Amino acid sequence: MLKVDKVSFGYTLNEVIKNISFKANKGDYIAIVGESGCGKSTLLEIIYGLLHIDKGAVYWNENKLLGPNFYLIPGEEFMKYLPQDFDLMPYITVEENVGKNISSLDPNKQNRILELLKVVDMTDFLKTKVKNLSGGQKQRIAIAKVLAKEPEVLLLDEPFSHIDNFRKNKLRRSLFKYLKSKNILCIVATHDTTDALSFADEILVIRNGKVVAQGTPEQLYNQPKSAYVASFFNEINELPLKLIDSKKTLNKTVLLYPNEITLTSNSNSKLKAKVVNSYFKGNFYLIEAEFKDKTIFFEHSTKVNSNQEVFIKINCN
Ligand SMILES: Nc1ncnc2c1ncn2[C@@H]1O[C@H](COP(=O)(O)OP(=O)(O)OP(=O)(O)O)[C@@H](O)[C@H]1O
Repeated sequence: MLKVDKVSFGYTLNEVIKNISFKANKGDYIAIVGESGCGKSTLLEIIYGLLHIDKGAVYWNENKLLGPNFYLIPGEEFMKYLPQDFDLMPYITVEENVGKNISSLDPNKQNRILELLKVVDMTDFLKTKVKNLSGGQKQRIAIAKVLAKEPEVLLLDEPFSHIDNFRKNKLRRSLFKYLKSKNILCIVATHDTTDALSFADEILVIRNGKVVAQGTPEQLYNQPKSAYVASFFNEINELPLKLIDSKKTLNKTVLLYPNEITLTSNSNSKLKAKVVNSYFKGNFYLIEAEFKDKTIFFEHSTKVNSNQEVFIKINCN
């Protein structure tokens, strides 16, 4: 088990990681999400042992990890870390790059290289020099390379940022299935909603260096603690309760996803909005509208003309 215990860290006197604690088991996939600059990469680097911490500690199976002041070459042996600027050797082939992390004495070396290239769908590029690959192809080889040593813990920073949408879903399915089958704990810093929502066992939401929410994707999506948490998953409407129910006097706000607001033909509805724009989303349109001096978003099956006045209904408890 990995235990991050009350860890704080600052590059300067200002702390950018503030008292973070969480636990994760072998085979888990933990997604770390949050706005740019909130501390995701820093947290991965602390766990891997690249940054020295004075406050708190990281444990692996009850053993305290010693950090960069102890090792000549920082980074724990049983972990692999893939930073955003993945580094590969450009003048050697894909096969040689991935093979660098597999012992030459391993009789199964060639099969392992092929198995890993299959996970990232790059078997056709075995003999290609890395310098001749595209950015997305390089990223897939970098993923295969960090898997080659069979780490117990894998730390990935934005692992699919260069991968096109045509391939991303297939790659995600293939990679996370492989990691589960090998019982590898994987911690991913990501801006991508699908990475977290559809695949993670647990999500940690970070803001200004602090964990502001933690739970399964279902828990965080269905009961978001704040607009910040909900806005990672979707557009979010944060509306004063008084605006949607005049009987309510409390100074409370409600969080509504766009699918919790619908159009109604009932002109008795007191909830009148004026459409600003319709955005095609494939199987629905996301409608932007003005509602009592606020901008709201809701879903509708067809496009609605700009400036049209409409009545809306709230579909939540
Ligand atoms: N080497 C460094 N020296 C000083 N400050 C740093 C250094 N690296 C990061 N920071 C600062 O620490 C804070 C956290 O940065 P970090 O890279 O961890 O954020 P992030 O959540 O990973 O961002 P992004 O999503 O943009 O990659 C930021 O304010 C950043 O400017």
